[in-house]
Amino acid sequence: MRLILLGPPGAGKGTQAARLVERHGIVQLSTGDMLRAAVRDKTPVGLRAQDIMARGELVPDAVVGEIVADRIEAADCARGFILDGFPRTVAQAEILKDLMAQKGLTLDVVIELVVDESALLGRIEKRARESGAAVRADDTPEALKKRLEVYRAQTAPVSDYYRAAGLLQTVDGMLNVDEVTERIEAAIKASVA
Ligand SMILES: Nc1ncnc2c1ncn2[C@@H]1O[C@H](COP(=O)(O)OP(=O)(O)O)[C@@H](O)[C@H]1O
Repeated sequence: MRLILLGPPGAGKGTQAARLVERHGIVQLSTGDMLRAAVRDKTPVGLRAQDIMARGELVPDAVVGEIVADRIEAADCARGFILDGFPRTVAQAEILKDLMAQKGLTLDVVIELVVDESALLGRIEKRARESGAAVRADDTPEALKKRLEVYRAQTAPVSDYYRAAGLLQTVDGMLNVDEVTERIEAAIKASVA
């Protein structure tokens, strides 16, 4: 099974992806996590991405596209994967389409977690408080404001792209965590033959 989780920062993509990994034995591919690892390891991509990420802006499409291209070929992706944080622009969605076509893979479903923007700031502040020393460079109020702007301008159109392709399912991300999981499972059942 190959699926995409869409939704703004703080929508709960990471939490739900972890549950899908357990239930379906597929891997979670988070471009945010991959980029943070690159920053930590000071790789060329990491050095390039560090300041962009701290500002809450997007790393160039081609850079992220290459990271994903390498990753989806790995052996652990054979049973499928959840893309979390990618694609974030329509151009990335096109890159993914070409990539999957080249590898003869198909996308089963795209699930968008729909949340009230007013709840997001609180959720992210909570995450920043609870993660303590491991606080993310981009969980500051300014970077968050920027991440939400970027989401509205560049990532929201990705939902329309997949709606037009007949792949989009929306789930209410304001429900409690277990209910969101159940609805995601229902959306998967409805889409995966
Ligand atoms: N697909 C992508 N395209 C461009 N930049 C990305 C992508 N995925 C992650 N990033 C960079 O990493 C940052 C953190 O991503 P992520 O962990 O997915 O954050 P969020 O919690 O905001 O969903 C983004 O703000 C961006 O700078």
